[in-house]
Amino acid sequence: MDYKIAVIKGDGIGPEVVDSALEILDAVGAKYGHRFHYTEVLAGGCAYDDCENPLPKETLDVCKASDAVVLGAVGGPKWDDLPGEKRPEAALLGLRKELGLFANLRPAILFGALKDACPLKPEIIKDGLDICVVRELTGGIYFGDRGFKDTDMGPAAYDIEIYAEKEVERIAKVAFDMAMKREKKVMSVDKANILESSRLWRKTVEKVAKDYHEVSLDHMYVDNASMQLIRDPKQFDVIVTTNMFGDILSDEASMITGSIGMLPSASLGGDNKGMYEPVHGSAPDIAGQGKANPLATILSMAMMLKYSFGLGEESDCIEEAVTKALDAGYRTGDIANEGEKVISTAEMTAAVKSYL
Ligand SMILES: NC(=O)C1=CN([C@@H]2O[C@H](COP(=O)(O)OP(=O)(O)OC[C@H]3O[C@@H](n4cnc5c(N)ncnc54)[C@H](O)[C@@H]3O)[C@@H](O)[C@H]2O)C=CC1
Ligand SMILES: CC(C)CC(=O)C(=O)O
Ligand SMILES: [Mg+2]
Repeated sequence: MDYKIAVIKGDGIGPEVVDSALEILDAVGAKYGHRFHYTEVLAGGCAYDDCENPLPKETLDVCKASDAVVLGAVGGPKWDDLPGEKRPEAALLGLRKELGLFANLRPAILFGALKDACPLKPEIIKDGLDICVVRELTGGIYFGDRGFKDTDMGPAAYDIEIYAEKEVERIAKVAFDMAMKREKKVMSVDKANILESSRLWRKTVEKVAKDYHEVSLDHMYVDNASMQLIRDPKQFDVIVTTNMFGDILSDEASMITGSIGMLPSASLGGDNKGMYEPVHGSAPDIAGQGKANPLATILSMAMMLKYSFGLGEESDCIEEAVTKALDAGYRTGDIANEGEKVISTAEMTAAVKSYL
């Protein structure tokens, strides 16, 4: 089969990890007889540098006309002083909104070979960890009204958290459907002891739960959830939460898998088109040095093959190759323990490729 993929490499380590991921994708294509046709387009800081617009219309048009989108990461200190709508991060939010990608799946899986890279006590992780954060992606405080006003404490700025019932309903359904294929446990994370939007969130998730009798539903405040993720992560199966809480909790969850360089993601909407990107950002501190761990982006390709193209075997093939490379001891700096040999982005890519 032929597949059209829009490629947005972005900024910082984005181009490095995307190049790795496409190398793996091409190798999988060659093995199974698929052809992936890439159209590279600009978004983020590099797009701003090119045309003073972090999300050019051509980029959106190409993404809409493709079967799926691959994105590295956007942003960096070079663009930090730009006004909000010109910042690279605005391009990312624009893409998610325009493509209707309201559900962000962020699986946090501890690979057996990385138990030593996990900072948790061995008895907590002895049977592994497998959590899926289902993050609402096109609503909440990242998309609410924002601005500036004068107050009696001087000039002020505000960002509003707002959720409509239908937005909560549709993300809750994604979480319950996901739980049906897993341990049938959903933990909804909110701040309903304070926020009105969280009380609506909780009530709506309860309502959706009525259609899923086999799934157990619990609620947790976000402050407690962030503590419980470290204390006892095994209690979680599917976590469903808001845009901002999901952003924060998934970075935290990444650390119990060894590194943020390990966490892939799929952003999905109503149709099969999806956007696939690592959970991490553009990591300006290591950009251009061949130090980036490409596994999060490579594993995002496995998610793309499964969710957008329905290619289960090909997807498993990538996950198995990553497992084998880790089992064989290949480590980028972020997942290496003291004394372990550290390899480059390109060497890790070659290692995964050799096991496909
Ligand atoms: N999806 C996206 O495009 C995202 C973009 N950002 C942007 O990225 C820029 C940097 O943000 P930070 O807060 O520093 O977060 P970050 O995720 O880029 O980096 C945090 C830390 O993790 C390390 N790290 C990240 N990915 C890694 C990888 N693949 N391998 C090894 N180490 C890795 C970095 O070196 C850094 O020390 C900012 O401009 C931010 O807005 C942040 C998060 C997501
Ligand atoms: C740069 C942000 C808008 C995005 C982010 O941190 C994320 O989606 O994980
Ligand atoms: Mg984030």
